[in-house]
Amino acid sequence: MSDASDITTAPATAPVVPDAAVQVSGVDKIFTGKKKATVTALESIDLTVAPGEFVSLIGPSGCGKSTLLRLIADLDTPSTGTVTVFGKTARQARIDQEYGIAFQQAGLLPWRTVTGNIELPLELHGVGGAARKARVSELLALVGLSDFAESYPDQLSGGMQQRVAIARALAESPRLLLMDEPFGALDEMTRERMQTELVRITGETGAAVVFVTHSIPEAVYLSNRVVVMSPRPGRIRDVLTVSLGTAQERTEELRENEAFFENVSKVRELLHGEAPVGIRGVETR
Ligand SMILES: Nc1ncnc2c1ncn2[C@@H]1O[C@H](COP(=O)(O)OP(=O)(O)OP(=O)(O)O)[C@@H](O)[C@H]1O
Repeated sequence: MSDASDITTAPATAPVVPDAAVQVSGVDKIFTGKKKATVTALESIDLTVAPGEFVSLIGPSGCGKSTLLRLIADLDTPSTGTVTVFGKTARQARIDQEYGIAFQQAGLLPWRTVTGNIELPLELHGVGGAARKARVSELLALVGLSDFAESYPDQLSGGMQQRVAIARALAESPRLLLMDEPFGALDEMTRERMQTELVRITGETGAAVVFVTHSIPEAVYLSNRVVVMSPRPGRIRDVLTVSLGTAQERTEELRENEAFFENVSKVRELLHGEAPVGIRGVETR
């Protein structure tokens, strides 16, 4: 376990890793709205995520967190610059299913059972029945839902639905997970449980994660690095390396640990850089 002296800030661009999970280089994103008015959502974004690394994006509402995640997922394209995922263009990585996605709404199909939802990506990619059954059974165990295989989404709590969504995102054993506030709609206790589960799951699978959140403690608890963004135009203000140990060491007790609080304070200070109090859209709890 580390102490507060491990808190360091690092340049936004990590050393170039040839097999980086994500490499964002010189990216701007400009939206053109009505009457040709433009919004510079992102400016000069450089970010590298290493394989197996957990990176959170945090910043005030409108600073471009979701836009950055959408560019990585090839749900939109940069105005300038490049995005690569495991050395492939974002488009090719999407075609090759290099990542799983989970958003704030679980987005489950209500007419399919838990099993039916989790196996959907496997079905779409022609995985045979027996292999699907075996994989779903592994995933159900991983997210602690083995007893709910035949339940329907409306028979599950919000936290259980999110676990199904995470299992679905993990179905094809992606090396990368892209998550946009996946726990934002959950109550605080469930949210903390889900965070603990996500740390355990990513520790077990070795997947890299890019995770958008409004919660400073959530970002600190989960991450190897926290990327702090500033708005208008959305830029990377700073990157905090969080040295709170391996996934196995990130237990519930960590939340009461002094080093944890030190890191929370540090992120808060970085966020408040220019505005001392009350940044809209960032939770300090
Ligand atoms: N499709 C779009 N067309 C025009 N402007 C957009 C579009 N998508 C996002 N924007 C603008 O880009 C900026 C960044 O939006 P984005 O949703 O990425 O921010 P965010 O940091 O994820 O916000 P929040 O924390 O509130 O979810 C905002 O000013 C937003 O209005």
